[in-house]
Amino acid sequence: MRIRFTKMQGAGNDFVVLDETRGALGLDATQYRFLADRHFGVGADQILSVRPAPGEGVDFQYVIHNADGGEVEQCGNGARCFMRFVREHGLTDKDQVRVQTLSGVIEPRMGADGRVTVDMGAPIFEPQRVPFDTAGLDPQHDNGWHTWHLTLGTHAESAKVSVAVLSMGNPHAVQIVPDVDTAPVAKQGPAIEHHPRFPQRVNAGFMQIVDRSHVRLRVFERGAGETLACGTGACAAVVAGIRLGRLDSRVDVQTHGGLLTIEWTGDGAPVLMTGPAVTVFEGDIEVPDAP
Ligand SMILES: N[C@@H](CCC[C@H](N)C(=O)O)C(=O)O
Repeated sequence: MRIRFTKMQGAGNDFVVLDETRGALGLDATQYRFLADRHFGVGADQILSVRPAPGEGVDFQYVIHNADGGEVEQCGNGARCFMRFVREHGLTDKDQVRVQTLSGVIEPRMGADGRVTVDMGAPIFEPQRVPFDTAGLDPQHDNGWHTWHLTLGTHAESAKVSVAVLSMGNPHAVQIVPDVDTAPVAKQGPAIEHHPRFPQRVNAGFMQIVDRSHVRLRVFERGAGETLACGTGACAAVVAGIRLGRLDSRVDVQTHGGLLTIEWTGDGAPVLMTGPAVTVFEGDIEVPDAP
């Protein structure tokens, strides 16, 4: 099957975007993996499918697959690219749309400066809704909130990390590190992603606090490995930092791929994420038939 695609990036987190508004392409996990493959396919951290509204009150549906082929609930950098895509392809002339995702409705809005702001909804803190299994674990109380000690690996090789756990529609475990450049992302990332306390796996964030309104962040993403930026990871890290009393309500997040601005005024309020969304190129590709 030959399909048309658009390659996009948001702060270096890159996507293959598919227009499925006139009918679903019916791709399976092996075909999503093929599109994401940087040697044999197009190359991307996630595949984003733009689909028609599933019902009243929303403009579109947004379906996200990680590079490993698994469907996921949310993708922040992708949401900004989604907005630019529907505008550039004439699928809407609105400046702001309501989009149904697997984890709820988000609202991206085009800014006059070309950046996109997304209302990502309110963060979720209840461990069972992350999901995060806390059986037999004691929270480490810290400034009115808490973190959790996780043991990674076994025996002599084991390490203990302290993580804040929350969901932005998708699961995140965030640790505060002294320096992101030396943080053990490649070693600890996979161990945190697959830690048995996260039954649906987890995105692992490493945040360096520069001052109350600036952080540096690296994220080892579930199903994609370390990416140049993770939008929901930036939201989760800033929310964790605010709840732990270390950050103000508006924070610039420097990632390896670009700058994101995150705003959150506290419990129950939605998280606002602002950043770039760029079209890289468009093309056609022959996708091998599903086995
Ligand atoms: N890159 C994304 C997050 C994509 C999904 C994530 N890997 C997961 O499995 O939850 C972002 O910008 O938020």
